[in-house]
Amino acid sequence: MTKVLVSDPIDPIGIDILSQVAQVDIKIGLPLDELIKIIPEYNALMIRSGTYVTKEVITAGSQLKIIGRAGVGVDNIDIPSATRQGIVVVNSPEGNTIAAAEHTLAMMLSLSRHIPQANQSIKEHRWDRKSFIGAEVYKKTLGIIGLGKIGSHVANIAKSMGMKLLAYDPFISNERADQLGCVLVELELLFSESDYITLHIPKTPETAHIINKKALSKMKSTARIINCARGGIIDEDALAEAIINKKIAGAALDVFEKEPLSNSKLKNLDNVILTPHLGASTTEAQINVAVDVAEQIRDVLLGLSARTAVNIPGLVPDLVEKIRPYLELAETLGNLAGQLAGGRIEKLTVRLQGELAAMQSQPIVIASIKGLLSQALRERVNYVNAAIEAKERGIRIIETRDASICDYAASLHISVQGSLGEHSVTGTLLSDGEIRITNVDLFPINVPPSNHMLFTIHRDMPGIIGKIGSLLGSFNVNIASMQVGRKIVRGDAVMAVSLDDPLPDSLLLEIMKVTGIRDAYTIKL
Ligand SMILES: NC(=O)c1ccc[n+]([C@@H]2O[C@H](COP(=O)([O-])OP(=O)(O)OC[C@H]3O[C@@H](n4cnc5c(N)ncnc54)[C@H](O)[C@@H]3O)[C@@H](O)[C@H]2O)c1
Ligand SMILES: O=C(O)CC[C@@H](O)C(=O)O
Repeated sequence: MTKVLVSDPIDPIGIDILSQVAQVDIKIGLPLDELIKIIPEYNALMIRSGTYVTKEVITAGSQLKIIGRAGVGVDNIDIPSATRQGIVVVNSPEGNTIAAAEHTLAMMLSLSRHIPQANQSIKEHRWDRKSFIGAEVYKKTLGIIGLGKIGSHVANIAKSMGMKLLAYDPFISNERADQLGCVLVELELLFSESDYITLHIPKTPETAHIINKKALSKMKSTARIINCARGGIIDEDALAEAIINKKIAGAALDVFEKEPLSNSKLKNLDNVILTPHLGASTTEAQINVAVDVAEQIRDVLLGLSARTAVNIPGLVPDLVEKIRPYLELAETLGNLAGQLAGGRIEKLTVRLQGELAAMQSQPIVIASIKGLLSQALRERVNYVNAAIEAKERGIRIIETRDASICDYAASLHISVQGSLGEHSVTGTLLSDGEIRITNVDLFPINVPPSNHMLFTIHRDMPGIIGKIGSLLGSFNVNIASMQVGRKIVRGDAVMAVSLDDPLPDSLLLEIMKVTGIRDAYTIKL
């Protein structure tokens, strides 16, 4: 029975989707040791930001195929460990963009109009109007750090409120910033010019404590900071000191270095607004992320691919459908070439030919590696860990393209160099999506792959095909189809035989003894 563990609160619609294919256990707030104890039973884990999926959890999760993060940030998952173990990690990159952007704007306006403090005062039976004189955001400067999905949506709304926009994001072009009405500037200038500073970046070694004592010292004394991105990108102690010493005017924080926030000076400061990581907490966003991630978990458990896997390089959602048939072609050819080469594999060369040369190559290369390693590693190799497994085995991967090769509209050529020699195969897809092997060791053929195959390299001479046919018959191995390809008459040729039954090793030895046979290979695809 396939089992999914849901360890954070997820919208029920996600649970319904998972229940279509698995037994779903919902266990919220598990201590780490308890999670480690029960995770070996599960094939999938679905979380939000409350569960820390550490290396220990992943190592214990020997049956895990997929970890789904119902949200954007995957910093609570040890991705390298998951990748190493071949576990797909998926998220919902867009499901909560609007929610997080709107929370940011709510925080900015709450800061400028003291809404939480005024609300508190009236509930404490005071009618105090003079303590809560606010500031307009109109014509003020908003500095946006990180102009990705959430930063862009914040920019759009802030612009319509009449704010001037500065942005810092080293990975965004001037054109994109222009479109959003933002002026790209260096951090120093953003710090010194902004009335409000909002952060929309992931937490990485580069962004950790990007707002620190030095950065705070450059800001206006009227500046206010909003962080609805990730804890740890602000040095919380330095921020508290800056507010206490009136170096800046205030801050609104939704995320914290350590969550839940326990003892913190920030809790005692009037001009600090704190929310408990609520950026994504809208009904709409929770439905979006639950559906997004549950559907991907369901698909992966059914053996299909994930749309937004964060640890399968290059497999972006729009590409998956278009490229899927070629992934199967690449896997088949990688597997075939690997078996022909045998021995210790040293180098894999993948050449995208004809129209395929224009496609994104990375997933095709990974599929070829997966095929290549599948005989040795079986189900332990997948799209997630194939590249690492190849690297660890010292296999050199070379990728080339040649749009001018157009025997077929699009084809893939794979050659494998191993300790026993070099072999190459080419294949294409027919209009109905069927795979055809069109070339083996540069001999032209045209055969579909099948579970059991025999390939021979032999001298093109009368009688040889008959002898192989008789030998197969004498071992009761049934031939499904047979094709011979040659470059010159009576030179060398290749024979590809599809078989209904596995070919015993003893039969292969008999085939090798036939006069004119140079090499023979049994292949399982
Ligand atoms: N509070 C919440 O509940 C909540 C909800 C959703 C997302 N988030 C967080 O918000 C953040 C932004 O999410 P997003 O969906 O916009 O992500 P995104 O990937 O679309 O955008 C991130 C942007 O940060 C930029 N960036 C990366 N490193 C940078 C650096 N060193 N300096 C400046 N810019 C840098 C990238 O170029 C990118 O444009 C993430 O940390 C995400 O986890 C929080
Ligand atoms: O799970 C949540 O509510 C937070 C999600 C948010 O931090 C994210 O990165 O998507």
